Amino acid sequence: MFLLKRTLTSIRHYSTMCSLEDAKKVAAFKAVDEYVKNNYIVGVGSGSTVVYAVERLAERVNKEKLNLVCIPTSFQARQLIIKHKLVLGELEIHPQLDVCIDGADEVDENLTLIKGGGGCLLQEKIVASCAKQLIIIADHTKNSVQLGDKYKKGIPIEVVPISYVPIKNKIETMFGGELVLRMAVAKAGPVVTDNGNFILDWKNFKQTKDWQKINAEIQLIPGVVETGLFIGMAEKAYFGQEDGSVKEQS
Ligand SMILES: O=C(CO)[C@H](O)[C@H](O)COP(=O)(O)O
Repeated sequence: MFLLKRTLTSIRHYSTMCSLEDAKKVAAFKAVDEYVKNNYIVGVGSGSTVVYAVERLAERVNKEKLNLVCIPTSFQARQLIIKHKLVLGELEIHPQLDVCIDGADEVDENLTLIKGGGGCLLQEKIVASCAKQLIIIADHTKNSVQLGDKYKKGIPIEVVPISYVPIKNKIETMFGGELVLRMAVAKAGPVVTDNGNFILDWKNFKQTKDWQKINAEIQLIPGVVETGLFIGMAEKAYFGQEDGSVKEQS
């Protein structure tokens, strides 16, 4: 009897748990519903969570007849905008955005982010820097106290191809850890970004509260194009939870 009760409880518990995809979706939908208004210029981030945000943008444009212009942060984002028949814009015409909605690989307690798991960090940072508000959407696995607590693939750093070995050596000497050239999966050789650069993933870095200083020092190394550290940029993060609710952090 006791065993049967325990089994029933765990079945009930399981049935109320959401998949990671559901968690991404509820976060994305809530962010789009709360932050996107008529006549907005909207930055569209990259990654698997943003797919749901674009789905919701398209639903709202169709139902509410919203007039939006969408600025992509990557080739993927551009394709999503086109696929959903949203209005595609560019920074040359719309250098000021009302809001940018993007995913993240990790979000710490200060809303400092690791981004670039999908290799789109440079354009993501440019577009976010032009937006009045950067809103992050993610599942609960991205929500941590300190960077590196949860995301183990490292901090992405986009570099000019000829400089990857000197940059790797310099950062390892200056700050420790290990920088690994990101390799492509369906192509021989390294990942080449949308901007024709390489990505070094900085793994096993020391945890710190001083990301601002470290980031500034890394950005000064010749050949570094941009880092995946987004410091003081995000206004709010929405994390979809296992129970279908959404946790907000600001
Ligand atoms: O920074 C990114 C791409 O460069 C993505 O936002 C980040 O990797 C999160 O992606 P996902 O939503 O698939 O977890």
